[in-house]
Amino acid sequence: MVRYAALKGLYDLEKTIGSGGFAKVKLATHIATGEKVAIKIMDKISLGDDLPRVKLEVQALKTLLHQHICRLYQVIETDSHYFMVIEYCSGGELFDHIVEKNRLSETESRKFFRQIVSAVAYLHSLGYAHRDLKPENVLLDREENLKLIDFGLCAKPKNGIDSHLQTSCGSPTYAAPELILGKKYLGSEVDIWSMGVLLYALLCGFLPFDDNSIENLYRKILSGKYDEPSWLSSSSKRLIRAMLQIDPKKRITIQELCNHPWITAGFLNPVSFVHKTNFEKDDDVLSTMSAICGEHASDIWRKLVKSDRTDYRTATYLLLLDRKLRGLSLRISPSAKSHF
Ligand SMILES: O=C(Nc1ccc2c(c1)CCNCC2)c1ccc(-c2cn[nH]c2)cc1OCc1ccccc1
Repeated sequence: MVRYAALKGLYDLEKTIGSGGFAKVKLATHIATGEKVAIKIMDKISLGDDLPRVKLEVQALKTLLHQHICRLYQVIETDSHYFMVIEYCSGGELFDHIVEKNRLSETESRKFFRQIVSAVAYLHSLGYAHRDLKPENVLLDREENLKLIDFGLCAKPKNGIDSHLQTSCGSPTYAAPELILGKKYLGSEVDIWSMGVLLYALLCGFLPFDDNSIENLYRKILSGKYDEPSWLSSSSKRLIRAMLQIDPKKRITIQELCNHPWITAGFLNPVSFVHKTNFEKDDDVLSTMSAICGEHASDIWRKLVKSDRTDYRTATYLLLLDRKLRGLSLRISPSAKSHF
């Protein structure tokens, strides 16, 4: 087991659960609270000119606090590595969940899709676009709640969400026509297209546009033509059609999506457009921390809010808050005292 000095006393590393291009994801235990976390480890050498993506992802995740966006607890940077301590999503990828069930029922698809719409509506309300929405970037936590991950490509155009982007990114299978044509595009509009592909995958168990040859794949995407299997209800067909519009100006907007009849069917209310980004102050958590480090709860809170929210104290606060929300006891192991 490789020992990383930077994690000593803070996290106990366990097995590797995933490895992508320039990152590997290991399970770990946050020593102070005993809570499970995932640590995304990136070595700066192999990151190369992708380094700015990490900074972009950290910047975005620090700002984004939402129940369906995977939470960043701590960032540790050494000369050679970045460690991103992230929320534990033991349900694995939504993609695997769909594959093992062949396809999801309309009710289950709606439960998941409302959570995706809620996360993306929140992103867009803060001027962000994800730009790489695909089933692999949607994880499930232990309660099968959905968590969006991988904000390495997300963009926050300087003059707001309605300004045009140009860089082509993300995977072609989920990419909107305007993106693969290299046209100027709006992040919000390409996210809607990718969510249309996601909804189709949930309801059908396969992708609307797929081909081994990239030219055929592009041709299919640009045609906007896809099969509509017999089991699709007319309401779901209408919604998918509204999202997979070739012309981005004809595509449904995120606001219309939140209120769409298919989205609200069986639910009391439309998907909410939240701006909740601030920390919730919790006195039980603060007094648990105060008992260990001897500082007053009010001082701990003041420092937390002022900090850049990616240190061990922040991780401890957020993980204790998670434990409280799950009705578990609040405890901190004394061995962590020196790391506060
Ligand atoms: O907690 C994460 N994953 C994760 C944790 C536990 C388990 C599984 C998966 C499934 C495999 N069986 C063991 C249980 C986990 C959290 C965050 C991120 C993450 C956030 N931004 N970037 C990456 C990635 C994560 O994983 C990647 C993964 C690995 C195997 C499959 C599915 C997903």
